[in-house]
Amino acid sequence: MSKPDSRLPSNRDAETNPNARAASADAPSERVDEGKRLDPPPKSEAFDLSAELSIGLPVDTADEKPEERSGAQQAELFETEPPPWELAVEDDIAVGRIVFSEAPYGPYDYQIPEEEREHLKPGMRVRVPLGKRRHPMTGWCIETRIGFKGRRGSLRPIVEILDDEPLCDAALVRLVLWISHYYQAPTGQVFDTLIPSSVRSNAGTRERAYLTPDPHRTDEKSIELLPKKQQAVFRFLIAAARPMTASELMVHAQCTRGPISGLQSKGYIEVTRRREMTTGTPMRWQKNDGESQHTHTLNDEQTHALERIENAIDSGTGKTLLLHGVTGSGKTEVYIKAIEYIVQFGRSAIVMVPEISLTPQTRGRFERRFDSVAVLHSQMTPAERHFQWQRIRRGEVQVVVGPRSAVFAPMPRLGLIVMDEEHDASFKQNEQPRYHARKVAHARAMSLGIPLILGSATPSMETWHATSTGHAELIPMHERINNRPMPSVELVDLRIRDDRTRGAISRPLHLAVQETLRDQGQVILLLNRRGFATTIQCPSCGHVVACPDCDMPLTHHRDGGKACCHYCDYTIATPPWCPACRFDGIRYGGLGTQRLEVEVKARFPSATIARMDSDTMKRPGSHQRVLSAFRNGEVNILLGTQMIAKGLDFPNVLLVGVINADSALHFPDFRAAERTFQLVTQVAGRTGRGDRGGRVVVQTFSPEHPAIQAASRHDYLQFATDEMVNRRKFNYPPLGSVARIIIRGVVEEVTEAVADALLGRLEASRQALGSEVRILGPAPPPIPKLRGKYRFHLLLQSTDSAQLGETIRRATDSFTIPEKDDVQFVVDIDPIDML
Ligand SMILES: Nc1ncnc2c1ncn2[C@@H]1O[C@H](COP(=O)(O)OP(=O)(O)OP(=O)(O)O)[C@@H](O)[C@H]1O
Ligand SMILES: [Zn+2]
Repeated sequence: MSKPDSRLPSNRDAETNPNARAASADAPSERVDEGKRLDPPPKSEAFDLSAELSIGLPVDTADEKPEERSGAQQAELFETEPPPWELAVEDDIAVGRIVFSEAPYGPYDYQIPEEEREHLKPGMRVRVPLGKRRHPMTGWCIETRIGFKGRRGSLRPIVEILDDEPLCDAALVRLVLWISHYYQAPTGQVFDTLIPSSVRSNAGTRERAYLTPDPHRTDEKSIELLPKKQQAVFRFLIAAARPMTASELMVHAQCTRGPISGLQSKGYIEVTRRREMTTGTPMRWQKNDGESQHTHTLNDEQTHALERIENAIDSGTGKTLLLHGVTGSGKTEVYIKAIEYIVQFGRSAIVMVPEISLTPQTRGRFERRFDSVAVLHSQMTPAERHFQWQRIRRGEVQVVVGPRSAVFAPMPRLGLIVMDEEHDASFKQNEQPRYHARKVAHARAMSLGIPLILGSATPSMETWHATSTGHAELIPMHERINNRPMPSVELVDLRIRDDRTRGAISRPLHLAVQETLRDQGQVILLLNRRGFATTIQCPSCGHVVACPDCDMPLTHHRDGGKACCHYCDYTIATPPWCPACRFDGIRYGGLGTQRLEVEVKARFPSATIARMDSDTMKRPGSHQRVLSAFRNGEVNILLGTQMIAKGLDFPNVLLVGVINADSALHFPDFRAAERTFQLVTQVAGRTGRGDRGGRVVVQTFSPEHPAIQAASRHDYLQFATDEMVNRRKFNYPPLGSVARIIIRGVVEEVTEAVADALLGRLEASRQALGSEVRILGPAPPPIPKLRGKYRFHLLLQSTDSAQLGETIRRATDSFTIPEKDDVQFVVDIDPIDML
């Protein structure tokens, strides 16, 4: 039985990457399935790696023409006992199991050439023939073994081994297999995610050829056989007593290339090739964020937290600890002390933070306290990335600080993983493989028997729940440093006329800003929408200017007079009149940060204002510049999107204003309340961090909402208790598991038909497995059209994540979509993005 593979990587990636390559023509449209099914994975939530990784993967052999094999031949290949005279040799064949990052993904078995038996290890790349392809394909080795239960000669050989050493050690290979299984992503793609492309392409290096004399020809007799010039050069190389490049030799021996080539061709000179870095040490980031260097004496709560962490480290077992400390309780100092503890024993740590460029402070704190820190961030060049990766792998780095991908840092003696602001949505990757770094970190920590510390003032419901089921240990820190009080929060009800003014800033907030500026304090204003106006609408005919590819309203940006789609970046000049009825007086409605900036400037003309959103922060280092200006007091009012809510620690911020706390509250997403609570609590936490106290003004249309109420009292426990009740009603995470399947296509009806077909398969799979899985949909998601493609989604829910995963795996494994339909689907396990 053979069938087209509808899950080409490019199709799946296109969901988030518009530049993803179209389905490649040379990818065979058929894949052989020998009918082996995966064993059901274990039910444990708690990453039993050994169990989950022992699953049998479907394996195929790289036959001459895999696409053309019939079911009968297939059966013959696997089921017929080999003739007895072959039994003796079969055990002797070394086999490597190889996966690819493009369809067909494998795994396929290949024969390892005799002389490479000792060399090939899992985690290395190889080049192998595949199907009818003219050139060998690059793949990843996931397993080697002796013995092959097939006919001798039926395995094709590995053509070339690309790496001298594995790019990831055995533990990381196991992690790759686990990710691939749990997130239902091709193993080859997971390898490509784990090993940066800069490493795979040896960015910033070059191969150099070094010349040494052949030791058997250095005697006088041999030398005298050479022409005069060659003799001179050869004697020079012998005298140098070190390997030299040809150009070096040419300079030092004052010769041309001729004699060197002559010596080479006669075999007098041996050539060895070495790969070397071309770049020097990449520059470190500037550290001018004005923070002092000193370490702190821990207070009682911090000391206690550190003791608990040290105990976990000493226990030598995998353990998750939730450091739940209110904003400003000094969590970073605890992480640092814990890392100092393990560094003594020559071990190293990974610290994950939301996006390092947003938190230059955090980076600075680590760089100052450790000799050797590697900071990974999105603005690194490929050469820098490669350089850091090599340092990390050689064990030269004590601490890696970086975003979610830092979870893969190849530390040889990893002793601790820390995830700061563990509730942050950026820890989930929005493209294949759609992994959550928290879950991956957990898997890695458990398999190494080391602690994972999750830190947050507003832990995710998942982590909070884990503390009540015994999967995580709770370490609370209730007090701010120096017993500073939490800032008082005032809710402004925007429904009340008196408080409303013409613009975005209510009377109470206006007065608060005025007072703060008078007292020489600084102000943070949060508005979680960029652009100037969020709708462009004709007051005459009602027409809304929308994106032709996504159907979403365009946002007007005042700089350059552009109207942009925030989903796909489609941009046009903002139309001066209505494109539908030509009415001359189109209106800009809705509020974005640009419009807020204009209003704030008009209201407080003497204040210096800086805006921080993804439009103003495009250039590398711009965060750092704005934040240092703010720290130095050159900026009085900092306004921006949620990027100003994260981790900033400025003692002179006396006021935080939230322009619209409801912006995320009414999203069709079961996490809407959680997000709102987190955002308001986090931004509120940016004030009251110095001796002069602080206050918060929160504008909202729903002041009675439990999430906003709880945030206004800094009451996480109340919020979590209320929210858990809501989640329980529908078995939403963390009480149950959710998966989402998005189906996208150019023709709406065809796309829907595919979604229906997939539903049928899911139902059949559920029945066959007897699994308790609720299936919702297919229905159009909140964004029903994206980048010109119609979208449908299916939502699956179960209290058993293993059953849920297996139901999907079984339904999608051999699901085929005819190429002419041009429909793709994406499986998202534990989705965060519900749009
Ligand atoms: N023991 C201590 N004594 C005095 N100051 C301390 C101590 N520990 C930390 N600090 C300082 O307290 C401030 C707040 O610490 P930190 O930023 O780590 O808090 P946090 O818990 O991470 O807050 P948030 O969750 O809001 O980011 C920092 O300026 C830090 O240098
Ligand atoms: Zn669009």
